[in-house]
Amino acid sequence: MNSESPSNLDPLDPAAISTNAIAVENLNFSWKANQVVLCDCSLTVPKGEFWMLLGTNGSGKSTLLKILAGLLEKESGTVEVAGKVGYVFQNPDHQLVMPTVGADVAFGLVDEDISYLHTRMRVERSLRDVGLGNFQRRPIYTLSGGQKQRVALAGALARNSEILLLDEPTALLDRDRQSELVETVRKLVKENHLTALWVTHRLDELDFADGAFLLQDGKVVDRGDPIRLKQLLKQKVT
Ligand SMILES: Nc1ncnc2c1ncn2[C@@H]1O[C@H](COP(=O)(O)OP(=O)(O)OP(=O)(O)O)[C@@H](O)[C@H]1O
Repeated sequence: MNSESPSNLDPLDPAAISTNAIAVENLNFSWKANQVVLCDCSLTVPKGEFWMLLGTNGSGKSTLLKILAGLLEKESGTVEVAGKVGYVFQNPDHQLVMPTVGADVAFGLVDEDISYLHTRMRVERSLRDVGLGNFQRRPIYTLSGGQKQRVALAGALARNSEILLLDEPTALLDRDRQSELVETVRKLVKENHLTALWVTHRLDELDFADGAFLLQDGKVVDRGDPIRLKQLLKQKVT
């Protein structure tokens, strides 16, 4: 990232809010008294970009994503999320609730005021977009982990989510399925002008990112060029 990147704008600057899908400033959160999970955490993710979030176990990555998704209340700070959020969990078995692929994706649309035909069109489109065009009638229990993650992703796309929050979506996948999923998400982000924030521990995934954040003790301690961060973190573990 160069110094003129939109991500380097002050997140409280109105210009930043219009160019960023996510703008977080001085966010604080703790689960219990005398514990700090997120501490003056600040970050911005530009619209239309695919950013990754790295950090050691317990550094606050999942907590941050849950606050961005509105699943948790922040304690203090500013959180701006400019668009509809879709969330993909690490374990798709915690997310998929219906017996078949098509029914599961359609289930996410029950709150939307759209016709049966429109629902079917959205389900078909989103399954096609994740490479599962022929899977509508397949029982969920017959799917691989990678296919289940794609169904979860299709659910987010069917709801016309503009911002995808993905919490270690490849943690349970083998290397081939991992590459397929990260490539699919990058393609979807770029083709549909979505924004994604992807939590990972796998450094090779940084090759697909537009930028990355490093979270440490609940604070963003480094951000920017994903390849620079990849080299930096590789040196730390070797
Ligand atoms: N539901 C919860 N109740 C109480 N404490 C929690 C809860 N969820 C997380 N924590 C604590 O908050 C801290 C941050 O957890 P979080 O899951 O956000 O970290 P993380 O960076 O996503 O870790 P990992 O890489 O292991 O998934 C940890 O100390 C964790 O034990």
